[in-house]
Parts: sequence; structure tokens; C-alpha cells
Amino acid sequence: MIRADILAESIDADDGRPAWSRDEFEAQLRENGKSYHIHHPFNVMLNTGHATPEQIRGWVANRYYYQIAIPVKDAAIMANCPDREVRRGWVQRILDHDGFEYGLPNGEKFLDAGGIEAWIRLGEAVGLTRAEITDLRHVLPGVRFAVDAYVNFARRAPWQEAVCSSLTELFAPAIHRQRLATWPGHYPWIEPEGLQYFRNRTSQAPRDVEQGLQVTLDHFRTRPMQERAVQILKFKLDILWSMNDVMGQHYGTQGVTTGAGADRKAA
Ligand SMILES: O=C(O)c1cc(C(=O)O)c2c(n1)C(=O)C(=O)c1cc(C(=O)O)[nH]c1-2
Repeated sequence: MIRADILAESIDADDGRPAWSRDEFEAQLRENGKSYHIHHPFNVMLNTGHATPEQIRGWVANRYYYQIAIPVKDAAIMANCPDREVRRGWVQRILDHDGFEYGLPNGEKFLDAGGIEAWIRLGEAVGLTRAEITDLRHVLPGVRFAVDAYVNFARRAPWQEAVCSSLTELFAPAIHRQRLATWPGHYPWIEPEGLQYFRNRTSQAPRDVEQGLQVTLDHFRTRPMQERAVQILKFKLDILWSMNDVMGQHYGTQGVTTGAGADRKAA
């Protein structure tokens, strides 16, 4: 299948083959963790201590474009979703990334600055200025292209399919934990508070995944639909992989070519 058809493809509701059970379907989705960008040489370089400060700065500045796209993508999903209960859960993602202000009856106000702000603090901790992060001057064209493909998909696909495309988050807690475990030892020049974003995500991501997985397991019920869900997940894995390809090409991978998926081709 040409992946450009991912939006246009129509799926026969049932072609006579038995649907996977819920557990089998979930296992088929999880199986794709082998193609997660945790295995990309650029990520392997970052998390095994081989990256220079310049490479780390490049990664943080480019990933910022993904960070700011996430709540826009989630707002697109909500705009397409008529189910109030789903929206009630989904809105938490926007609050997680954009932050929110809340007030007590006595007039006291509190601000949760949110994940995008935490990412900017990560950028400052690795030596970037706020301005050079937020004006996107370091964002590479290919990274922009890949991230924009994700937002466009979420705008145009049925909301359940857009939800399914968020399921790379199944594999995200492991990559955040990997950074928390390895960066302080390899990169002692990065202030530990800078890593708060990763700490926050280790508790936020599993909650996101629970909702995304329930929607997906409920919606894709026939075998052709379940296979389509797997294709959507692969499409999203390719977005993350491509971002790393682009960054690796631009900033280099210090000769790191290993990692379980280093020679992965889109399947
Ligand atoms: O650092 C990472 O490798 C990584 C990957 C992903 C992902 O798998 O999409 C997300 C995040 N981080 C992340 O922090 C995050 O908030 C997030 C939201 C989503 C999404 O698709 O809705 N993915 C991810």
C-alpha cells in the first residue's frame, strides 16, 4: 500500500476473516515497538553518551516543533469527536502540554506551566536560549514535514483513527526512562532540573495510552479494520523515525549505526 493513501483508503467492514481477539489485536500493535525510534542510531547515540552538546541542542530544538504540534493535533481530534466522554478524557492532554491556570475561591491563583514550558527549560538546561527555541530557527525542513504530516492526518482522519495514531506512546515511557537513567551520568553538564519533562511524562504517558488503547480496541473490530489500525501505527512510527533520520543526517551520528532497528525499512 502506498502510505499516501492512508487517509483515502476505504476499508471493507468485513471480509470474512475472523477478527483478532482484543488481546491478539493489542499484541499486534505492541509488536511494532521494534520499529520505535528508541532503536534509531541517532537516539542510540544520544542515550549511550556519544552525543556532543551541539547534537543534544539540535535534538532539543528540533523536537520542540513536535512538542508544540501535539496540543494542536489533540485539539483537531477533539474538534472531530462528538463523544463528550472521550473529549473529557482527551482534553487532559492539551492541559498537560499547554499548562493551565486555576483559581481558589479566595482569589489565589496557581499556574501549571505545562509540558511545552518544561521542554523550553530542558532547552535552556542544554545551553539554548528561549528565543532560539521558540522562534524555530533550528527546525530542519524534514522535521517540519514529518511533524506536519501528523497534524494533517489528525485533522482529516476520522477521530478514532487519529487516536490510534497516538499509540506510539505505548513505547514512550521506556524512552523517557532511558534518558532519565543515562543522561545524568553521560552529560553531567546538563542541570538535573532540565530533565523534569521526562519525569512528568513517565506518569502522564501511561494514562494517555490507556485511553487511546481503549478507543482503538473498541473501534477497530473487524480484521480489515484492525489491520488498518496497525498501518496507522506504522505511519506514525515512520514520522518519528523520519525525524531522527533528518536529525542524524544534519547533526551526524558519530558513527553510531547500531541499534535493533538501525537498518529498518518502512514495512
Ligand atoms: O520523547 C519521545 O520519544 C516521545 C515520543 C512520543 C511518541 O511516541 O509519539 C511522544 C512523546 N515523547 C511525548 O513526550 C509526548 O508528550 C507525546 C504525545 C504523543 C502523541 O502522539 O499524542 N506522542 C508523544
